Amino acid sequence: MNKKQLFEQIKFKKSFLCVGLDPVLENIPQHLLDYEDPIFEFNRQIIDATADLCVAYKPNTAFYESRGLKGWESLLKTWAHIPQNIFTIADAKRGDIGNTSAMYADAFFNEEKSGMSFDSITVAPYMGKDSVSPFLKYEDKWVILLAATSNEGHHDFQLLETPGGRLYEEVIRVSSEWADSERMMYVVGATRGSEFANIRRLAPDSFLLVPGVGAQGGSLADVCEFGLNDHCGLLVNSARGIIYAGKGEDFAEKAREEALKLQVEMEEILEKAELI
Ligand SMILES: O=C(O)c1cc(=O)[nH]c(=O)n1[C@@H]1O[C@H](COP(=O)(O)O)[C@@H](O)[C@H]1O
Repeated sequence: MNKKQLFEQIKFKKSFLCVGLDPVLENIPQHLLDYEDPIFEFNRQIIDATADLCVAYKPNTAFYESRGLKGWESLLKTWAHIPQNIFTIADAKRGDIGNTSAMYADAFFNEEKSGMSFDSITVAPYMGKDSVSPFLKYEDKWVILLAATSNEGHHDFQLLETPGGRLYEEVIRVSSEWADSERMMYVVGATRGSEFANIRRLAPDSFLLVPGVGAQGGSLADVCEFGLNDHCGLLVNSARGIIYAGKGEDFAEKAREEALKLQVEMEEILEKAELI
């Protein structure tokens, strides 16, 4: 999916919601354990209940890799179940020397080899250009580079002063020479509200993947105040806040209710910004 198509979907659904699919076997409703693949069944019902309210799904691969072969199978089936017109993010946070990154790119982008072809992958920028460029060889795919993350530890490196500014600012500035806003997005945590104005100065046209609303306490209003651009430019993710809204047999309905609350808020924001 390209940038124009993504914005079309945002306008059509009046939503820039990304639902995080981060299921833990111990936390899903226990009646699902009767299914052959409880994790897939959980995701399937969440997807079916929320697909008209969101424009993206983001399975974090850790939640699948941790279950070995069974987990990869659940991930594969989940990817295959997501409707074609919804943007898919493999939240795998990869990045290594070039030939290794090329294998990671195959793992998530090359359906012939791996059985999966996500629209995008999250990548760590620490190893530099040659660790990121193999992902950009797939012409219709996106790299989502970690820039200003939502976690406490972002202080350790991202805020370090360099001759070109803070380290996360350098990540955005330098990487924007590797690919333009048609191919590269940045991760900016919702908990980094005060930094959105600065980030928009550095990346005015880029889409930002914004995790951290819901369970991590980030505010959608704060994110949008400075984060919106003329094509929305935001994909706001919530995982636990949506997928664990209910614990019983009606968990998918409860998830829909939480997703709907965010979608309604997003619709108001898009209307106010005259984007729809
Ligand atoms: O790359 C990410 O998606 C990510 C970056 C970041 O800075 N913070 C962050 O929480 N995430 C991911 O976003 C999701 C947040 O989940 P919830 O806190 O449950 O909504 C998890 O999959 C995290 O791994």
